[in-house]
Amino acid sequence: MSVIVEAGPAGPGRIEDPPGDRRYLSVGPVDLETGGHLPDVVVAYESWGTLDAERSNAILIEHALTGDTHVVGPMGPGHPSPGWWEGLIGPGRPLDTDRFFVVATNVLGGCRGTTGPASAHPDGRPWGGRFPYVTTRDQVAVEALFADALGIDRWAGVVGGSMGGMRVLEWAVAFPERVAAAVALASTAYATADQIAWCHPQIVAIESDPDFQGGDYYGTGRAPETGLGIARRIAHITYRSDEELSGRFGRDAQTQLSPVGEGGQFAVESYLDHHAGKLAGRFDANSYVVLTRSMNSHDVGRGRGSVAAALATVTARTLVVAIDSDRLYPVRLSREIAEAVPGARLAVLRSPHGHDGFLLETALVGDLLREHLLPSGRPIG
Ligand SMILES: CC(=O)SCCNC(=O)CCNC(=O)[C@H](O)C(C)(C)COP(=O)(O)OP(=O)(O)OC[C@H]1O[C@@H](n2cnc3c(N)ncnc32)[C@H](O)[C@@H]1OP(=O)(O)O
Ligand SMILES: N[C@@H](CCO)C(=O)O
Repeated sequence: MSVIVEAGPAGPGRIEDPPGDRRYLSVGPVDLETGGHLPDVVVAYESWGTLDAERSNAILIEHALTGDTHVVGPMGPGHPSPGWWEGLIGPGRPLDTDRFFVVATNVLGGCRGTTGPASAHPDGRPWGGRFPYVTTRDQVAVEALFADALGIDRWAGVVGGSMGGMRVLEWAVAFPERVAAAVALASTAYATADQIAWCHPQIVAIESDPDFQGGDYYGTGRAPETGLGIARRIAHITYRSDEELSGRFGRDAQTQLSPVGEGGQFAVESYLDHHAGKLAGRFDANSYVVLTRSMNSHDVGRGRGSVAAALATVTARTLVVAIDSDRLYPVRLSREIAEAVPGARLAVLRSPHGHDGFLLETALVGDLLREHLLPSGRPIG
């Protein structure tokens, strides 16, 4: 099995290690929205900058589906990839560590240190297929416990894209008094039927892989890498635009053989295969399923009257960022958020990269973050 899964240690950790390194904090037992119970949740995180005496300069970065705490920084032990928002954190950077304490947590259910399916169940074996259903609200509830443990009553900003943007919005709705500024990129206030539909064959691909073994594949020497790879191929198409894929690959052949000849392969097929293999080598299939289901659960309006009613309670200075070529989280979903949140602003980025534009257009994203997160930023209303 080549999947790299890091399950964090049990027990408390504190902000005492070198900046940028992953650390762990136990937030204790957590009761989940749909009735599950996790007896001891550990949150993995990285941080940059210094928390001020008032604990008022903290910015929380929320990663997307297969991201993690490594927002910036080189590859290295525990970091199979360089930072996914390289250049955005540091002195004088858009997330300016001369001013802000920037912290990124790994999401509940993930596979980079926070409690997830690969973590130990109280019986000592991995949770595996027993890992409970977690919702976006559960994930944010855990992050609120994490903030409590750090003594952060109110975030100067909560920022994230895609699945991370879901948590940003849930934070702003569930804890309006705890979020001064919010930035949700390429995201939505609720998972749409189209998004849930795209997720469905991905989950089926993983769960029908014979190596999935009901989710209890840890230690068997087999993992559902084929299913996870199929899921990534499907997902990756939705993350990029027709314009980009068609312009970049056209009808090019990958191999010497013609794409229409026997054994030939289109370049775009090879590209998807490459991304499938990369993800299968760095991500846990159980986490992929758990997190995909958590995205499907996302609906800030559930039990709160309606999506619009929930968003109307937000008091954070809110910036909503959409990518004009995003076919998975189309601009209309960001517009819905901006129209419902009091005083919110909508920025639509022009990019050929589709949904992944929030990861790739770092210069544009950085400018927006720099401007919006200044404490003197535009007040709501
Ligand atoms: C720490 C961790 O575990 S992960 C943290 C980082 N990752 C994340 O957070 C997830 C978010 N990232 C992603 O989803 C994506 O990887 C992105 C958005 C970063 C990819 O963006 P891009 O830079 O545009 O990469 P792109 O889609 O062009 O793919 C480039 C890769 O495809 C390969 N490629 C390009 N064309 C082809 C082809 N025809 N055949 C095969 N491979 C190809 C390139 O060689 C390159 O390989 P490499 O990444 O192994 O160097
Ligand atoms: N490329 C992103 C897409 C999800 O928003 C990821 O893998 O996390």
